[in-house]
Amino acid sequence: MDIITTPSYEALSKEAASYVSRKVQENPHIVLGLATGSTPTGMYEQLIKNHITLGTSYRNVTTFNLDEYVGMSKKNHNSYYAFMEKHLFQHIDIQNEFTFIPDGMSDPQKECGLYEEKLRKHGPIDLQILGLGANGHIGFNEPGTPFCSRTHVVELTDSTRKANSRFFKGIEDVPTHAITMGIDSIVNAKEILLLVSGAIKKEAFEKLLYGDISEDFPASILKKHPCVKILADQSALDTSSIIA
Ligand SMILES: O=P(O)(O)OC[C@H]1O[C@](O)(CO)[C@@H](O)[C@@H]1O
Repeated sequence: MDIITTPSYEALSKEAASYVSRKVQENPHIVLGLATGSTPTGMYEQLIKNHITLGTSYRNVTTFNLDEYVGMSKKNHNSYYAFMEKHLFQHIDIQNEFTFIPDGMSDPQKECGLYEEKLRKHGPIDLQILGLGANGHIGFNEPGTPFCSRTHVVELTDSTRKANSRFFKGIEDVPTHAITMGIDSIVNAKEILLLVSGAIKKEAFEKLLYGDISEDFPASILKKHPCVKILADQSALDTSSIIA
């Protein structure tokens, strides 16, 4: 794993965006895997700036999002569909038919099968962007998820629902289930860019760097992937683990 540390979240976001923009310019037909959550929002902001100032075009780009809440309509502002529209898609020249996000309102099991078909048809993903859950989850793959999992329905842990309740009125409004790309669907990407930001991720980041590869800590699978780049900001670094 190639690890780069940045002094701040702003620097991390700029670094991530220039990396992604460069990849899009090198391969205009790139297939990107996209993440939601707080971590990548700064990167999306910068990608929009790069689209405007450098003319980075997304006309021929295909995207796959990691996950969506079960029972969440696209119109709900907490859906990941709405998140992507707000933070990226409505600001760039991407074509709607090439942006794939699981449909939270479809029959969940059928939707998982359909999503896998789409991944087979339009994939593989060239560059997968990931955030890191405080419990080591990637996508919505909670601890204990088999490494061989493909797109599936997951019951969210209380800790994840609590963490995400900051976007809702309260934890009781956070959906109990989600559709997520599985761990095997994620690591099938040719390259992975993991973004780690904030003191709340310190413990998880340390576990990723120094812990064992185990299904109890889903992100640990990344150690087996041949092409992983990690961008971490200073606040995510434990003072006891200095990385050059
Ligand atoms: O960036 P955040 O908000 O800390 O979230 C970390 C991870 O948790 C999720 O939002 C799911 O809870 C992932 O999609 C994300 O990568």
